[in-house]
Amino acid sequence: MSIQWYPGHMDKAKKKIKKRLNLIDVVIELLDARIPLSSRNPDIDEVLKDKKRIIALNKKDLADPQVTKQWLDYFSETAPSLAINSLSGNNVKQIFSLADQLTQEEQAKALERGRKKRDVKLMIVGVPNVGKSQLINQLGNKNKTRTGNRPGVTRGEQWVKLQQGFELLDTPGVLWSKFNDEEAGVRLALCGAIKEGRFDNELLAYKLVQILQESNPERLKERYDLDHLSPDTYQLVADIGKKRGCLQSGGKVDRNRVSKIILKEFDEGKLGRITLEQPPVES
Ligand SMILES: Nc1nc2c(ncn2[C@@H]2O[C@H](COP(=O)(O)OP(=O)(O)OP(=O)(O)O)[C@@H](O)[C@H]2O)c(=O)[nH]1
Repeated sequence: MSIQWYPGHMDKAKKKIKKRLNLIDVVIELLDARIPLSSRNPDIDEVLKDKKRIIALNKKDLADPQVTKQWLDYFSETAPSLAINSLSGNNVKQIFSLADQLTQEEQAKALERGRKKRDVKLMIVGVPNVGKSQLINQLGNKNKTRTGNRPGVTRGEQWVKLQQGFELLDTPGVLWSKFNDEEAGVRLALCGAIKEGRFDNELLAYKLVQILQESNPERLKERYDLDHLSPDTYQLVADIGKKRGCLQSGGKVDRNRVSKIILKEFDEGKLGRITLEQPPVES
């Protein structure tokens, strides 16, 4: 199934990012550690060109740590990469050291020419719900010290003064992911990057259970107290529904209710640390 959803405003958003780039020293490309590939905009290289970049895999607390390591190896060929948790702040400050390394050469040259060391300007880009606002808060220590009246490119944008000679544009660049197949769309929806309503909850929960049947069967059994996992996903969702008391009158399973429970538990990490995509295997 081919899904068309890349309307005009998404192209406008891309143009907006391009326009801001000449004010920026380092872009933080924020990806969801559970779906690093699907949460990536495929045009990102064309948008950022040779702009210095850090790739940050956010929500590392929700992703499988082993797979996250593999993804970091994979991305390190493109740019310095790290995994972070923007909710707790874990590893977030490491972004400063990476940005510092990336800009050292320019800073040294500027000093040689007798210029003062200037603040390194950062900007975050990423798909909806990946944690951009949360990261802005963490980097700014939740203390949004504005740098006075110096605007960004558009009205309402401001630079936030961060620690150690860094400034951050307080308006992140939103880049949507493009996807051509239903599976990638489902993964994005499971991770909250596509508005609710585009995919039906029952379909999403079904797909998630199908993935977990393959990858984490023991976790499913344990979480839902199941002695046996039905190989039939439709039946398995019903079994989970029964265990969770999601029954309608007449004893029929309320599929909508159980689906919502499964999706919420995934979102909160209660099903364990699950990565939905593996890095491509080099041939
Ligand atoms: N578990 C976990 N949740 C996170 C993390 N970072 C952000 N979140 C949650 O993810 C959700 C989205 O975070 P936001 O910071 O609003 O994401 P955003 O990219 O600014 O979202 P948009 O405004 O839709 O573009 C919120 O519920 C956050 O609490 C993280 O590292 N771990």
